[in-house]
Amino acid sequence: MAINTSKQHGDTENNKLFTVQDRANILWFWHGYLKKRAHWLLVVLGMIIVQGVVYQQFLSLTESGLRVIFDSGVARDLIRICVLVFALFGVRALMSYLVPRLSIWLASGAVLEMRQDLIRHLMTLDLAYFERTPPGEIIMRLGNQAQDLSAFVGQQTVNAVRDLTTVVIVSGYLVYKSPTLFLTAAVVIPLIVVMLQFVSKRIKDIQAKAQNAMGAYMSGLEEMSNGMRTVKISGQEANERKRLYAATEEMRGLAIKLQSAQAIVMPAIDLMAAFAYVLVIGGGGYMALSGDYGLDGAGIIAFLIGLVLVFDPMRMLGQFFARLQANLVILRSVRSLFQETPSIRDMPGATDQFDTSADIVCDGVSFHYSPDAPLFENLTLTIRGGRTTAIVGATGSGKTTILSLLTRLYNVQGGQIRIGDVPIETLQIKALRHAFSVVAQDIVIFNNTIWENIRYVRPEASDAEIWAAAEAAEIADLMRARPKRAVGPKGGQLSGGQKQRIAIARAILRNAPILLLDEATSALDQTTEDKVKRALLRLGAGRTTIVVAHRLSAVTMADWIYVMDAGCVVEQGTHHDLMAQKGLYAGMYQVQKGNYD
Ligand SMILES: Nc1ncnc2c1ncn2[C@@H]1O[C@H](COP(=O)(O)OP(=O)(O)OP(=O)(O)O)[C@@H](O)[C@H]1O
Repeated sequence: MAINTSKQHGDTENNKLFTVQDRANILWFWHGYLKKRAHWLLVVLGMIIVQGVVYQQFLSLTESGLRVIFDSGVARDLIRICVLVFALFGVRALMSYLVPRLSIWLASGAVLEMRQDLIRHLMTLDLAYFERTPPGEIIMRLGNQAQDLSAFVGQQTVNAVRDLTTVVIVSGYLVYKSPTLFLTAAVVIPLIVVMLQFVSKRIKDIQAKAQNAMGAYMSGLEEMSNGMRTVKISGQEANERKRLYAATEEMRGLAIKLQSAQAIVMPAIDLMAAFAYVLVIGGGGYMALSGDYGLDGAGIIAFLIGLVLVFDPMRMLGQFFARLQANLVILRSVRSLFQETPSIRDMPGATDQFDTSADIVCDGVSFHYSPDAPLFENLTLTIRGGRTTAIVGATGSGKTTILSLLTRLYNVQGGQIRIGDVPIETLQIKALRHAFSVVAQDIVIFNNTIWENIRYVRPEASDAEIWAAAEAAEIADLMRARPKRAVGPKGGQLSGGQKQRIAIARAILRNAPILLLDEATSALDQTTEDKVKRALLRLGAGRTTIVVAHRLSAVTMADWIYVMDAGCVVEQGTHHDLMAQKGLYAGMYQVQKGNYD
């Protein structure tokens, strides 16, 4: 019963032109981005009022002109009226030029600020947000939707204010001329409101679906373009084409539905306007003929022209309300990104002071990516400062996750990680991450030159430092060979080993006190690996180094080795200790050695 009541309430709420949420979103946009521009908005409003007054004056002059024609017949008066009407429309034209210029400047400024806030906010969000949100959705919010809002606020809303002002001013004049006739015409207004309410919910529903479809389409495009190698090798072009065709067809269907829902508004208002005209011609004609109402033929004609001047902007207002519904959905979607809050942030009083060469201790750490699949429960291990520690073990056993927890890409859910005596939650995130050089498994390469890709981790580095890092990582020759050529999106024009060497050069250039190497040399040939390893050894000398590797031959020199299995440390010791234990490690080592022999 309670559910029914709340559902009914939700439906009634959705049927409204503005739901509580819509009102909150509009207020948010007003307070955040428009209020500070209120003085300029007043200037625009002033100009818009001038435009409305022009129409009212035009009506008044038309009535005088008609009287001149019907009654006095003085040509000079008629010429004076014509000149005045022309001058009035000249003023309106000037306003029509200035209003959009000023309003676009204001709206684009407001949306620019909102977009920059969105970008700033996005940068604060947890890695987990990006791992669960399709990129298409993010691109859509920051790209299309922000653009749509800019156009809507800048042009359509200002036009609507102009139309509303015209309606109010001209209606006021018509009320003054004949309240009875005006009330007769006004019977259609409640009908217009009911019709707008009827289409409002439909438009909102379709716009929400259209948005989802657009997000899915963009994500699909992104996936297809990133995965083109797999698409081609597995001969899935036709399926990809079908998938994207289906998405475009869905978008087309929704666009047509949206236009159809919006298109009802104009003809409906036209019909109602016609009804009002008929009432005024009939009622007004009767009033003029009876002579008891102080209205003559010129008055009735001027009144009718006035009605046309009211109904034309009213049609536009109707259309505006239909578009407003769609834009309210867009505003809701854009604002929802601000409602995502980061869970990983600096705690009050976070410090940037800690001993980067101290031991790193995971003390009873528990962690899961999703509650139904716990990964670590009470994981305890120590990484000795200034030494090399290796973490090995089966795929999926949690090795990379440990590195993510150390750098606070994720927060532990139980237990504590300390560097020295300092829990990492009490450190400023920036300072903590600054202490790490990372060669990760998923190397991110930007579509820029190799030089810029290396420099990315330390933009202030000198040319000599970048060359030295590139030489040590064995990528300098390639850098010389293609000094100005970008490496393609996601480094698509490079081999896996070349990307890995760029990542190693970055780590060398960054020169941070703690080095994390996650399968850092797995894609290199033996000769290159030997050279790069020597460079990494030099880099790692005296620094805390954590090596994650599947190839156990890569970790035999480590000072300590942890062997992981399903989120637990199952063995630990030096290579010799572990070989002597003849356990999991020794078994894996023998198998791998056998494979190489
Ligand atoms: N971002 C994520 N969201 C949800 N689950 C994840 C995420 N990253 C990893 N996992 C899961 O957590 C577990 C541990 O993953 P992790 O990458 O730490 O393993 P690993 O030991 O480094 O594996 P590999 O040797 O294959 O690199 C795996 O079961 C994996 O599916």
